[in-house]
Amino acid sequence: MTKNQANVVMPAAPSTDVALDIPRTARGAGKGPTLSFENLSFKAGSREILKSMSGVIKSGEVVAIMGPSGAGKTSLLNILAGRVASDRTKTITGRVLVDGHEVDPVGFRSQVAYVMQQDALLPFTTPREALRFSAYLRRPRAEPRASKDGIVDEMLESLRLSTCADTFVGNEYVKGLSGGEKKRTAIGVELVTEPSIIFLDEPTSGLDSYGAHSTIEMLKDIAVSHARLCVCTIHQPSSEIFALFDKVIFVSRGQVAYAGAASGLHAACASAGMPIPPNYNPSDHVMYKLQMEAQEKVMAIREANLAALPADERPPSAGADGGKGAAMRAIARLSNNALCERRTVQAPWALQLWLLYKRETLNVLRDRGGLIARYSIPLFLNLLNGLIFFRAGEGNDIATVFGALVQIFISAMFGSAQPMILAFPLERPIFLREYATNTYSGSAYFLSKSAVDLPMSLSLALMALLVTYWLIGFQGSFILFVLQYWIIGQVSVSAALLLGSLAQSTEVAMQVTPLVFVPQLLFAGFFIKITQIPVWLRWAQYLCSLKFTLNLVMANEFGDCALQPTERGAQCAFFLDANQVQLDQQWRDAGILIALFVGFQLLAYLALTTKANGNVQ
Ligand SMILES: Nc1ncnc2c1ncn2[C@@H]1O[C@H](COP(=O)(O)OP(=O)(O)OP(=O)(O)O)[C@@H](O)[C@H]1O
Repeated sequence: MTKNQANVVMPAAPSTDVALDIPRTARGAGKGPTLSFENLSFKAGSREILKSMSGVIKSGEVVAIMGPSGAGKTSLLNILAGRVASDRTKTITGRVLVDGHEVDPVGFRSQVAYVMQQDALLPFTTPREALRFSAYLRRPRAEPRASKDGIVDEMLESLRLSTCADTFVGNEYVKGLSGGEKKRTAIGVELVTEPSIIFLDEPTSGLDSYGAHSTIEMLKDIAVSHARLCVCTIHQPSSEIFALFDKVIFVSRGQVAYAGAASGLHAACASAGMPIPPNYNPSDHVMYKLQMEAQEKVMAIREANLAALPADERPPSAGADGGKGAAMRAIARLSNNALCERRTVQAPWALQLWLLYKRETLNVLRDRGGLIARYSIPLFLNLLNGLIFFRAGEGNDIATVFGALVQIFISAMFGSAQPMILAFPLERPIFLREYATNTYSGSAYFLSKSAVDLPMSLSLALMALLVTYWLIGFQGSFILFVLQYWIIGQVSVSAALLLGSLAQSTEVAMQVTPLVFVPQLLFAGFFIKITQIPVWLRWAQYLCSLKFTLNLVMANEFGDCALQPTERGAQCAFFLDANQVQLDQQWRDAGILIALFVGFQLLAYLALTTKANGNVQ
């Protein structure tokens, strides 16, 4: 690959400070930022993960953070990128500076680019759509759409994505982009905002040697030709990739073992008595030494390098207390700096809602397999129910009608929740990334999801009842059954959304699902009357949508029948009584269901936005 092939055409950062919102006078006209960190420490509980780290990264540089597994590379990157904040369990101290001005990384994280290790992209979106979504929502409001489209096209060209610009990203079921194309798309989504500072967590993981080399070469082009600075973590770079880095930071057991020019590593290692053998990969040699040698010996590499550092890159004097104590200040307390102002969401709320709605709709409709499963499984199950309980509603055997109703509405509850439980944990990192970068507001995101899901679940309810209502011969109102099927589906989807918001992965969400849905059967009233459940446990019934839906369903099917002076009427009255259904409490039951829907949605909103506002990892 020639240099020209990898050359990335990025428009210069506009004077309106689209990039990092730092006054041009502070930054120096035409010059990119310098990022430095001084005496940075990170404690989780009593464990010291990072110890008094210092380093300087200048614009135009591509810097690799390397070190053994567990050394603290990701922690350092995440702190610099504002993805980890101090809280009850974590303490971060030290200083992060941009052009000599102290900043709060959490405050300015919406102004820097952060490319996560896993490519958090929707499977049924294309690179062009992903970049446009980012550009429309994150570039300045006043910029015309045609200009944003132009920048996206340039970016696709530069990232060598033009040939696959309209191919789906794909997932394990649908073949889409290659690993390298996915990675370049994830990088493009961030670069389209023209950030001055770019953080990347393992940008070469999962790529072959050519893909890894061209990715780093591309970053180097961006850094050099557009005065950006790129910081990435990386595992085992080849000698060719290592040679592309301007600077390297080796981390050993939470301390900086070397921070300086990649070219200076040979001299520092030689001075420390650990020369790099000729024709040997320098990073492999240092990584080996970091793991095999005692920490004091390893730190000799750093000491050997200190004298070679330019004056403006020397770490601040640690002071008599070893750099701890008075010299350190809690970062959280430094947020009153003008440079730390969080960039607000650029696009108007209506545009956020519209673009999110459009993206969600396309992703649902394009997922043919998911869509077919979502409709065909309830269709099959309801057809089965209809055939098994065929004409049961027209006879006097009310126990069988009751059985049919319970079966249909339990299926509705589980069937509605399952797609959300499977899909949402995969979408969660995408929300966290986009919300953390102020791409849109949480309210627009939640409303757009509901706007897509509500009509879909209504059509599912209609389909299910069209099949079962006449096959079974129910006597209650068809419309009310459809609405009841719809509302239990919606409450279940909201509960699943909450589970998906809290769970880190689909597996965890699946494992805790029975904990949320199985107790619903116990509180529904047909295994045991609520009045027979211990008093101190009865409150839990108010979290169970199945119970209140069945109250409404039974009132609909048996309410009129119970008034008739016939054997059928007596049976209807018996079932209403046995399940403690009060016909005059239907508005209360409906109100509880609506409250559950709203409550679960709000909790999911809070869980996600709290996570996004705090630590985004
Ligand atoms: N929030 C946290 N709470 C507790 N321990 C943490 C936390 N964050 C990181 N650690 C611990 O700090 C150490 C360094 O973690 P980090 O992820 O930074 O390592 P790393 O060098 O990136 O490793 P790897 O290459 O394996 O990803 C690990 O032992 C990790 O378990």
